[in-house]
Amino acid sequence: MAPVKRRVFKTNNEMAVELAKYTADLSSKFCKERGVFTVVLSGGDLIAWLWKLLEAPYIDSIEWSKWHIFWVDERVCAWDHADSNYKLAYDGFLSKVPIPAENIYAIDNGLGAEGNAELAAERYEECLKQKVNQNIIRTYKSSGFPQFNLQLLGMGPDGHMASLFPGHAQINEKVKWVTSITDSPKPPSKRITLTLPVINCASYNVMAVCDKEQADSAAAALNHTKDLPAGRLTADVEVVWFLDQAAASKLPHGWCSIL
Ligand SMILES: O=C1O[C@H](COP(=O)(O)O)[C@@H](O)[C@H](O)[C@H]1O
Repeated sequence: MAPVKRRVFKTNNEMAVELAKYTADLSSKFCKERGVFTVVLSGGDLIAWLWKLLEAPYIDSIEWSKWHIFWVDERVCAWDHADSNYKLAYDGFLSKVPIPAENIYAIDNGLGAEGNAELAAERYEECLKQKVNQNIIRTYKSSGFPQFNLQLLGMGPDGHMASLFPGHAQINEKVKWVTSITDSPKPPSKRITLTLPVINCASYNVMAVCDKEQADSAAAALNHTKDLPAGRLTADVEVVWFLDQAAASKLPHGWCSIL
């Protein structure tokens, strides 16, 4: 299990600059080693913090054609609905970078399945299996779980990550790659999410948190004083929390030296 690292920045803009550098460095490493870079996006504020990747030097130097984009979670709604994590990522990031359309694997939002979140989760698991067979996604050691190169994650004020919520059974799923929830405490209630074993198999996991609303849960998750989904985040190689000063404000003294 990779040790959990923390990087604290004065502002979310400073955080975004370092997040872009971190992502670009991993992109060159994986594009060189594997010829592809598999990236998992979340919804929420994270997408807005990818702005620096849309600017020089990254917009022209990243090998975008080698990127393959997946989602950690999605809400059951139309892809053009304001709740859709696909729409959020498309409008704020994907429409501005030259990633080939065929390398973008949106989660079936369940509408085609008449709003059936469970069926949509099964379909996404099938999609991931296909990408494993095509050698786009690697599998993790002997477990057979898919191993993404980099996941860019966020945490809600209640400590949820992806659509894994505190006290809900989905957090304990051990077999499925993708699961669903129909009573999410945060609307919309029907959602599809990668499971914890899959999330934790990623080579690199970034948890980006920038708001004072998240400060209590960030401290509880990092200090393990509460069993929060975000507190269970690990990775194969490296897990790093990127926090701004506000989100880090409740961390124990000495844990939040500003970078
Ligand atoms: O509902 C969701 O919330 C989390 C956290 O979002 P944030 O806006 O508080 O950062 C997000 O990571 C997830 O993808 C989304 O579906």
